[in-house]
Amino acid sequence: MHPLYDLAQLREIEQQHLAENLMEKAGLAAAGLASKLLQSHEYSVLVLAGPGNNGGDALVAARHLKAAWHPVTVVFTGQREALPPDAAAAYDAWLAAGGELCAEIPAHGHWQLVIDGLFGIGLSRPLGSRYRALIEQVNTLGLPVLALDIPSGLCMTTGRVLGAAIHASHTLSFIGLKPGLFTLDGPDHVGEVHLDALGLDIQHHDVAGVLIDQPPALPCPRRRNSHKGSHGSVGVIGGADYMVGAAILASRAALLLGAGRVYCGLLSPQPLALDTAQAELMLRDVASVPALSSVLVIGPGLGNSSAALAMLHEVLPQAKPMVLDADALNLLADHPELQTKLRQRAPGSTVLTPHPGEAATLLACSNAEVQADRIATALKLAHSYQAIIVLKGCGSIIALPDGRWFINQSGNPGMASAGMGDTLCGIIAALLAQAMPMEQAVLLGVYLHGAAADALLGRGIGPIGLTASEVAMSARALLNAWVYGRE
Ligand SMILES: NC(=O)C1=CN([C@@H]2O[C@H](COP(=O)(O)OP(=O)(O)OC[C@H]3O[C@@H](n4cnc5c(N)ncnc54)[C@H](OP(=O)(O)O)[C@@H]3O)[C@@H](O)[C@H]2O)[C@@H](O)CC1
Ligand SMILES: Nc1ncnc2c1ncn2[C@@H]1O[C@H](COP(=O)(O)OP(=O)(O)O)[C@@H](O)[C@H]1O
Ligand SMILES: [K+]
Repeated sequence: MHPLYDLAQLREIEQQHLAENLMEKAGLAAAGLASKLLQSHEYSVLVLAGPGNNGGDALVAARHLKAAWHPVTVVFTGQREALPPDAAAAYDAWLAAGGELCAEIPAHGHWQLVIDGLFGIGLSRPLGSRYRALIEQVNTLGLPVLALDIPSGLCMTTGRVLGAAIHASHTLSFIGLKPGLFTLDGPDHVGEVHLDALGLDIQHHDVAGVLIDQPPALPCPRRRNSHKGSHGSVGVIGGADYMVGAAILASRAALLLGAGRVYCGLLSPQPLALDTAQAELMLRDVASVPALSSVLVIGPGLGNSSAALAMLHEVLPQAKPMVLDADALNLLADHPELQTKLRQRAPGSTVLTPHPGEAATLLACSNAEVQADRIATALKLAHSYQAIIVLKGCGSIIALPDGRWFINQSGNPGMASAGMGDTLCGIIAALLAQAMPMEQAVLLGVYLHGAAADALLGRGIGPIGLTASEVAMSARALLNAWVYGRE
């Protein structure tokens, strides 16, 4: 787990350490990583230095690389007189070391690496045409790119591309990690992320959020003397006509992730009597499922019929832990009286797992508005409904009603296929049924879901054609490996 910092916090940390010449440290660290990537000192480097301190970092790195005998071309896009003091000093030191500056990328250069120091955390608005063209030009060079602090053009807060953004092969982030590296378009631009704290000890400083990049708290190993009643019972309610699979997938995932019993209540008027591929599932009359279950999932394939609405009205006042997904969220958006019932539930007893479209429906805004600031959206929903929110997608956001938030780093685009969300519900519900507290179950469930897909990728399965059923099987293997320390 790594702390994530917002802009105000990073600015405050910078202010507290103004006298420590952090730019020299940042530039030296960048040159060190660049040297490793270059291997031979004969290899040449193209350095892009922008109008602010990010450009200053780049100029310091250029000086060190030149001193190590690398041929270095520097493209500088700012103006000496407008540079902040440290960057101006770096500019002067570069010239004093015999370095030269170009206004554009030379047409016939040959480089083995690009260092991107155009913009860091100071990018404050969408890039204009000149910078967009420069960035596109770099992206088409087809060279490895080391981005300083954050790939230029990427918003450090939201992971949005502000006009155009550098596609880095490596990002060396300074002081602390930024949320924009890990959600929305961040992961497509950052490459391999490295962190250099520049020698600062900022452990005592407030953090904005947390990156989940390893398994969070795990359940305890099972007692030898346990029985199916010891591991809870998950009830899944959904599966209206033509959407039966969604509820089955959630139910199967709950079973594979260790729920003692799984009851599946299908709203379809012609419900299955048996899941032949998973005969352990107990398919029951939907009305009987809530009373049989210690944890409920409601939503996968639920539809928006009056029966679906009535079920939601019935279950929301029940005290058991609950996962609301898919159509349950759409019904919630349409029915204020359901929202009231949701808000009356005990704190920490509900998780909502919207994808961006469902979040937009809940907030009566557009998908683009949700994605423009995923963290703010998730926090808004968590506060409004007093529930844990999982805003799914690349870099899922987990937001808590008390204002804390997390970004999940696991997962891959193989998961962009129907059924994955249903599997996630089942995984979280199974962990809840096995007595994990809500917050832990959600964090572990979301990380495990993505890590299971990553493990499949590691074995050559996907991303093309990865299925939710495979992810559930893989999650079972992974959870057992983590809890029982197996390879
Ligand atoms: N300070 C420290 O202690 C340390 C800082 N460090 C490094 O500094 C970086 C932050 O530096 P920074 O604050 O100078 O911002 P930076 O990212 O270089 O950009 C600002 C410049 O860009 C401009 N600009 C913005 N948007 C634009 C646009 N769309 N289109 C065009 N121009 C635009 C903006 O101009 P203005 O908005 O004023 O017009 C200004 O000139 C940080 O990421 C890290 O790398 C490290 O050395 C560690 C210690
Ligand atoms: N590109 C991606 N990177 C990481 N995770 C992804 C990606 N695309 C989808 N996922 C994950 O897969 C799941 C998809 O859920 P959802 O959109 O509800 O699909 P459905 O319910 O149709 O299966 C979510 O957990 C989401 O975070
Ligand atoms: K940069």
